[in-house]
Amino acid sequence: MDTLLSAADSTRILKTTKDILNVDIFAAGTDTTSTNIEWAISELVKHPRVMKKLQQEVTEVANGRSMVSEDDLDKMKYLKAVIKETLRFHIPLPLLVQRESMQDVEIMGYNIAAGTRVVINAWALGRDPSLWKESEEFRPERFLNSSKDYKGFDYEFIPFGAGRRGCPGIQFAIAVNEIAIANLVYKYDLGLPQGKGGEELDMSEVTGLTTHRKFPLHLVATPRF
Ligand code: HEM
Repeated sequence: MDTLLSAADSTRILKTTKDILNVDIFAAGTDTTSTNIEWAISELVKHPRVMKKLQQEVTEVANGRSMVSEDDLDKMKYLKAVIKETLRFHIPLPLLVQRESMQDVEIMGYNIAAGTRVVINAWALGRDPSLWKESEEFRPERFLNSSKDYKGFDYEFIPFGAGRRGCPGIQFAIAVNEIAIANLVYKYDLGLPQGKGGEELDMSEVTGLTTHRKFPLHLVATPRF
């Protein structure tokens, strides 16, 4: 016999589902985004040449205004390349969400039985020297004049995953990160404390669900204007 839920139970279930969704989206959208910004700034401090080139681009586009605006971002090709290179080199979510094979398949000599859970190591794809020249170098230029994108069609570069369960927050994440990084480097010169050079910055990673810096990033921010 069908059981009808009371109005109070239905409301409670709907509220719980909404809470779970909110928590999921909050968790999926905050740690990943802040990790990407922290690694981007770390690499910029580590590579003054890249920082200088980015500051030049941002300063030129912002053209004396007090802040970089969203409308400016499309003109910042190097900024986009810096973010892509950061996502390749320091992928926030190194292992994608597990998939379950729906049927027996053979891929590149591996037999995968129906029901097997498969984990994609997107970190390894981004560092594979057979897929990327000088894969252990932070070089945003590799993404200039390249159609390679993170939207899930170039399988060597899938920081947001791919397919139906790929990240639904890509556009939001990229917009937030572009505006945050552009404004940080536009408004401040960033350097290590006690006048240390960027080459001294320890770039060790801690493995986990998201790939964080092993040591917190402590910087001195000097206003540029
Ligand atoms: C730099 C920032 C971000 C990165 C690198 C990232 C990366 C990812 C990855 C790798 C997945 C798993 C995709 C797969 O297995 O194919 C994922 C899933 C997801 N992401 Fe993001 N994400 C970011 C930001 C965001 C933001 C800002 C939101 C929401 C506002 C968000 C919401 C989600 C949700 C809800 C899922 C689960 C999708 C599903 O299971 O169908 N993410 N993300």
